[in-house]
Amino acid sequence: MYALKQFDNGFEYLEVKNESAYAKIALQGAHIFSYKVKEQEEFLWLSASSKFENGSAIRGGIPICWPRFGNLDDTLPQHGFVRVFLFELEKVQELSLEQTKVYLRLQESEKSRKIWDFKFELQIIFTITNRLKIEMITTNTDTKAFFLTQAFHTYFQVSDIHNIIIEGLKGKTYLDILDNEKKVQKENLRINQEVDRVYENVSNEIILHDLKKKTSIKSENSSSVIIWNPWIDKCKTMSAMDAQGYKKFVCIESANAFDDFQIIKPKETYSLEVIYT
Ligand SMILES: O=P(O)(O)OC[C@H]1O[C@@H](O)[C@H](O)[C@@H](O)[C@@H]1O
Repeated sequence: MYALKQFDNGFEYLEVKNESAYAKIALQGAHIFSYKVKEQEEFLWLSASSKFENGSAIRGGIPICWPRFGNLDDTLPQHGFVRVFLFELEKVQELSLEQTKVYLRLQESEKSRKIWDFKFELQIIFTITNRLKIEMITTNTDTKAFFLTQAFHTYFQVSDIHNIIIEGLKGKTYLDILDNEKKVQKENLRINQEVDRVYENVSNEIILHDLKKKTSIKSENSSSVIIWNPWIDKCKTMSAMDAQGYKKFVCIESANAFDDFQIIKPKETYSLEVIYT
């Protein structure tokens, strides 16, 4: 079953229910903000103070960062512009009782060309079953090549930030955004302070351990992973963020970021994919 719904202010989202899972996907930003496998807890963290309003980005869930990750390009907003653009719901396929596929699409418009002067098509495809698969498919429909960095900025809900261990990054080099230095990850990662890092050459599986729960993160066509938690002080200053929010989430972002940028030539398509189990 699925239904297009809206909040009182007209903010639209798609609700999907099947025998395996339940999900809510906002048309703004092709932003999934709830995903729950049957008999399991909510998978995504969502800030209680996040507004569902056209024009403001949702804090939590899985923001789509496109055509930029981060703020290195001062001609574009941080994490690109599509977080606040309305996607078109192309189609929904109920493939079986347990599996639903949702296709959302954004094409260039006068509004997007004022921000970023390229013609493109961006398709976000969600496969909702007892695992969550998301594809981010970029097509260059212009006559000139463009530079692309992008990410699934996933906020995983955790029991408590002190309980988690992130496995799969040991031995990897990362850029520490907090002091702009390159470092090497010596152990599996635990978080007990502000963390903002871009790990390089990661194409292996990442596992998020939270007490007895294990979440597997597998991506295709991505070799960069961002780990982010704003911790106490930054949390207080961020928009739509609960002051105590940092305790309840970690962002593990499958990306093409920093040195893992892509050049997309005219007529070329590039597909970034992630599967959470
Ligand atoms: O507040 P935003 O734009 O959603 O960004 C949140 C964070 O996103 C992370 O991906 C970045 O590495 C951080 O530097 C940034 O603070």
